[in-house]
Amino acid sequence: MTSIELRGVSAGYRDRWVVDQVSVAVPPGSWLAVIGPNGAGKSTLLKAVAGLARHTGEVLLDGRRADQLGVRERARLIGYAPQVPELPDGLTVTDYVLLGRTPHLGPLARESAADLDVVADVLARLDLSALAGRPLRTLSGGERQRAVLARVLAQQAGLLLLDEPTTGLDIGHAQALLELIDTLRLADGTTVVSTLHDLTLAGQYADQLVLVDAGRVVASGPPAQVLTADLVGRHYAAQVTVLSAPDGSPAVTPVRAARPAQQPRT
Ligand SMILES: Nc1ncnc2c1ncn2[C@@H]1O[C@H](COP(=O)(O)OP(=O)(O)OP(=O)(O)O)[C@@H](O)[C@H]1O
Repeated sequence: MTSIELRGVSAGYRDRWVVDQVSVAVPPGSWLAVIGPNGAGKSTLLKAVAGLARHTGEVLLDGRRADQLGVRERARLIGYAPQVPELPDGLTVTDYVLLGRTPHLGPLARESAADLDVVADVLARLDLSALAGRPLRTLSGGERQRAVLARVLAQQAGLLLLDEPTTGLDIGHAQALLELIDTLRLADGTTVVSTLHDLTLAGQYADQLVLVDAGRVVASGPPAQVLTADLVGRHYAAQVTVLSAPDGSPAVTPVRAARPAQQPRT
């Protein structure tokens, strides 16, 4: 279980800052989804938490400043899956997922039987066992996405930072993957911070949403409070309506403006 709190975090790149004074607290074992339009700064915010983007302000993990933790300690606490991961060439799925065990390896850096068990378990849970020996480069986009998640899960970190984990997945695999993350969260008390473009899925899985636009938090709270037609319409420049799914969660649906009736050809 790892709690995370951001206090006035601004982040960006050499020539510009794209995240502006974000503050949010995520209780241990809960799920925060960061939503917002393209280019809002969601990925940059996750990178700042992972220690991979320049930032100011405080990132507190279990009340301790993340920038004062050693690299290894940080890697044990935070599992980060980027939106576009760089996949090393020439590795099989198993070799790649084993990389997730790196922060746990002993001084000789050799994996133990226990490490291999963790990897086998994660591959089974992600429906990847049949692909264990396949070279990474031969996987489909969706299979690759699951392998990336497998590597992060093998890390067994208390906090998962998942940048668009369902990109490229069909609706069934997206659902299965989010269910798996949720199951792990409930079983192990893992804290999850993810970006998600599918707002309906975000509302179904996250306890709390923050809506980011142009680097700033413009709304935050439980899904029903953030996923309103007004807020989504305004910040995504979208025409939507918000329905109620059978479980009571908000379902965000695009609405198409009525088209003028076609004139019969003469
Ligand atoms: N390495 C970089 N160097 C300079 N600018 C960058 C870099 N990466 C991202 N940016 C810029 O920072 C801004 C925020 O990008 P970011 O990827 O955080 O947005 P996002 O909300 O995750 O977007 P998307 O939904 O499209 O993935 C964008 O204007 C982007 O062009």
